[in-house]
Amino acid sequence: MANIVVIDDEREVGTFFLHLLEGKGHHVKLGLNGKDFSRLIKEHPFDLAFIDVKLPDTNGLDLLKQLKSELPSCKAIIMTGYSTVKTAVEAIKYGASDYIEKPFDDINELERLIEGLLGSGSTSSQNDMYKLAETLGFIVGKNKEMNDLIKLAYKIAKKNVNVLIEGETGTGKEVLAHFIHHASMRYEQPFIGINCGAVSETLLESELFGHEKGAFTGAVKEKKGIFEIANRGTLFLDEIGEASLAIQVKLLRVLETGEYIRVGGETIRRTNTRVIAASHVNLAQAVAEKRFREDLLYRLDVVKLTLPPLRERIEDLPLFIEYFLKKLNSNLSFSDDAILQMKQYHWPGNMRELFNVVKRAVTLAEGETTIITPDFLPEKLKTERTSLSQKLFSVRKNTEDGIDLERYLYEWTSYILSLWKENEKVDLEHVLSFVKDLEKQIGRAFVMKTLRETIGNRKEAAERLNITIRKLRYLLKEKGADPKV
Ligand SMILES: Nc1ncnc2c1ncn2[C@@H]1O[C@H](COP(=O)(O)OP(=O)(O)OP(=O)(O)O)[C@@H](O)[C@H]1O
Repeated sequence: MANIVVIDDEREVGTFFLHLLEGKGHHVKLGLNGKDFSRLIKEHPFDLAFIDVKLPDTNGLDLLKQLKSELPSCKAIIMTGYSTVKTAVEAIKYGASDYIEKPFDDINELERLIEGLLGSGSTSSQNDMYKLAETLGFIVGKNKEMNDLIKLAYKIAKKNVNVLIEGETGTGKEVLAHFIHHASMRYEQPFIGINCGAVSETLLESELFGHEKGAFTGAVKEKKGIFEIANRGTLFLDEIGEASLAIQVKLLRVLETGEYIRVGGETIRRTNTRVIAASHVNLAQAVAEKRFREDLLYRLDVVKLTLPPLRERIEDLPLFIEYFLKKLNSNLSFSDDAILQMKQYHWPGNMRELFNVVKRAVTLAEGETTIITPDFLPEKLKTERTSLSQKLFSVRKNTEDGIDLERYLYEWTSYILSLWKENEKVDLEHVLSFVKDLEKQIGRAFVMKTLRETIGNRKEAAERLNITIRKLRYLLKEKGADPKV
C-alpha cells in the first residue's frame, strides 16, 4: 500500500482524501502549508503527493520543485481552481504527473488516475501515447523537445482546456491538433479545421457561426456554423493571428460564455466546442503591436505548445525520410551524402518542404536508380551547403600546386566556427571530415614547400621533414603510396 501526502489549506480537501484513500488501505498524511510539507517529506518516503497550487505561505510549484529534488520517485498531482489552470499546466512541465480541478466532480476518474499512477499505469499510458501518434502518422522521433511536447499534449488532451500551438509554417501544427483531438474524450466527435487567413472576414464569420436565410446577398438558405457542427468536438482555428479584430471579439465571447449568434440571427445559441488555435506568428508580439486582442490570447493559451522547427530536430531527418518514402509507397532509399546534404539545409518550410523534396526526388529517380543521390535534390539544397563551405573548397582547389596555407587556415577556422556558432545541431561527421581535410592539406603544404626549397629533391625533402619517401608520396596523393608507412 502506498504512502500519500495531501497539502491543502482547505481542511475539507484533506479530509476528503483521507476517507477516500485510507478506505483503500493507503497511508495518508495531511498538511496545510509549505512548512508542513517540508517536515513531512523528511519523515516519510511518499509515493504520491497531492499539492494545492495556492497555499498561504508558498505556492504549489515551489513545493513540486522541492519534492522532485528531495524525493524524485514520488509522483505528484497538482490541485487547482479554474483561474490557476495555467500554473497547473506549467507544473506538468516541471514533472507533475497530472493536475486535477477543484471541486472534484468525477470521483471515478480521480480513482482511476490514482490507481494508474500507483500501478504501472504511467508506462502503459506512454505506450498508448506513442501508438496513437503512430496510428495518426505523427512521427515523434528521438528529439527531446519533441518528446516532452507530445507528453504534455497527451496529458492535457483529456482536460477541457483550450490549446494554442505555435510553430513555423509546416512544422506539423495541424498534425498535433489532430493528435490532441484523438487523445481526448472527444475523439468520437467531429474535428473540424478552418484557416482564418484563407477566407474573407464575412465568409469566416458565417463559416464559424453560421447564418440565417437572407442574412446577406447569397444567403438563400440557413446554414449551420462550425461551432454548431463541431459541438462536443474540436475546432482547429489555423492561423488565428490572421482573424480580423471584429472576428476576434466574437471568438472571445464564445470562449468566455460558450454563446454565439448566427449571422443575421437573434437567437443565442450555446456550444461546447474545444478550441485548438494555431499560429505561425508569435501572438504575444501581435498583442504588443495591437494586432491581436490580449484577452483572447489569454483565453487561448491556457496551454501553449511550441513546435520546434525541423532544423532543430535534424537528428530525426532519416526517420522522417523513411516515413515519407513509405507514405509514397516507394522502395527507394537516400544515399548517405544525399542525407548529409539535406541535414545541412535550413528547411524554412519544415516538414511540408521535406515531404515535397522527398516526393520530387522519388518522382525523378523512379525507374532510373534505387538509391537517391544528391543529383536528385533541388538546387537550393546544394547552393546552401556550398555557400558556407564554398570558400574553403575554392581555396583548396585554386592552390592544388601549392596551397596558400594561411588563407586555407583562415577559411577553415571561419567555417568551423560558423558551424559552431550558428547551429547547435551540427552533423559532427561533417565537421570531422573537415578536420581530416585539414590534416591532409597541412601535410601537403609542408611537402610542397620543402620540395620547392630542395629544388624537387624528394630524398632530401623527406629527410628534412623526418618522414619516409613513401609517406611523402602519400601526402602528395601519388598512387601506390601506403598511407600507413
Ligand atoms: N511529426 C510529423 N510526422 C509526420 N508528418 C508530419 C509531421 N509534422 C508534419 N508532418 C507533415 O508535414 C505537412 C505539414 O504539416 P501541417 O499541415 O500539420 O503543418 P502546419 O504547421 O499546420 O503548417 P501551416 O503553418 O502551413 O498551417 C503535412 O503533410 C504533415 O502530414
